[in-house]
Amino acid sequence: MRILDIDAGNTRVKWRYLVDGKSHKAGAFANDSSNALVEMIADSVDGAVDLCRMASVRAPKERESLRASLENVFGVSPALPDPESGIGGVHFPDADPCRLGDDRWLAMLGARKHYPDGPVVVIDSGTALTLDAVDANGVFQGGLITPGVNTMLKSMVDAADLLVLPDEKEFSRSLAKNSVQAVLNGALSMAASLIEREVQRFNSQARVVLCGGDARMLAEQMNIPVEYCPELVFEGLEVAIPVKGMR
Ligand SMILES: Nc1ncnc2c1ncn2[C@@H]1O[C@H](COP(=O)(O)OP(=O)(O)O)[C@@H](O)[C@H]1O
Ligand SMILES: CC(C)(COP(=O)(O)O)[C@@H](O)C(=O)NCCC(=O)O
Ligand SMILES: [K+]
Repeated sequence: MRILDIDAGNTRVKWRYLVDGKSHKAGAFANDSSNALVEMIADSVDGAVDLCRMASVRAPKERESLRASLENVFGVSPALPDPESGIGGVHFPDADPCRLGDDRWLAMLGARKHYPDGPVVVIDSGTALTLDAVDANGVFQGGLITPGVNTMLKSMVDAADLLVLPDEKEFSRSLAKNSVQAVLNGALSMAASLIEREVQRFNSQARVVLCGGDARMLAEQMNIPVEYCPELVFEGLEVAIPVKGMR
């Protein structure tokens, strides 16, 4: 069975292609037209698709356009995860998962697969940085949304007359002696310190799992134990839209 999984965020569309349950190819494309994106995926995949699963936090119009392009190019309509039918080991007693964003509730499902018995704090560090807590019983405790590291940088570049060149993007948590480095380090420190602070709510007992485009960089800079799990949203899709005989 050949499966194409899609995770459409605000900055990038991430995808992976599984053949008989094993990851065959994967990639990410930054914003482009839906057709162009799907053509690029088709070129990379170079094979047929029996099942497509799609998570999206794009506006409904863009989601629909991506859905239509996938159907045109691969001949299959993507299955959309529905928290009503597949919620795995996470419970949302006072929250409507439909209103959290697919990437958030799916990442929690994925994280719960890694840690089914303890509290877990799930960080998705992309356009936004989302922090969501699930207790040891799998009950969603709530979350926070802040600008992601790059969104913080962009807002500083827009608001002040600062130029941050792509090859200057070396982040660290030390105090900086020039403005550009201070902005970079400030954004990183905001994100990292927030996570360290919020984990204290669980007496530092919770596992902390990180996904999203900035997760690897962020994980390297944390002063608490964290785990880099880049595929959390895809792992959530596996729970929400299971395939018989597979993981
Ligand atoms: N090749 C890349 N293109 C764009 N952003 C990248 C790339 N590599 C890392 N990033 C970082 O990843 C972030 C986007 O992460 P991602 O999880 O894809 O976001 P979203 O889910 O919001 O689309 C960017 O803001 C940037 O800081
Ligand atoms: C918080 C988010 C913007 C994060 O998006 P991302 O950084 O992954 O692009 C997204 O999960 C979202 O739009 N959530 C809210 C969904 C809603 O209000 O229905
Ligand atoms: K995010």
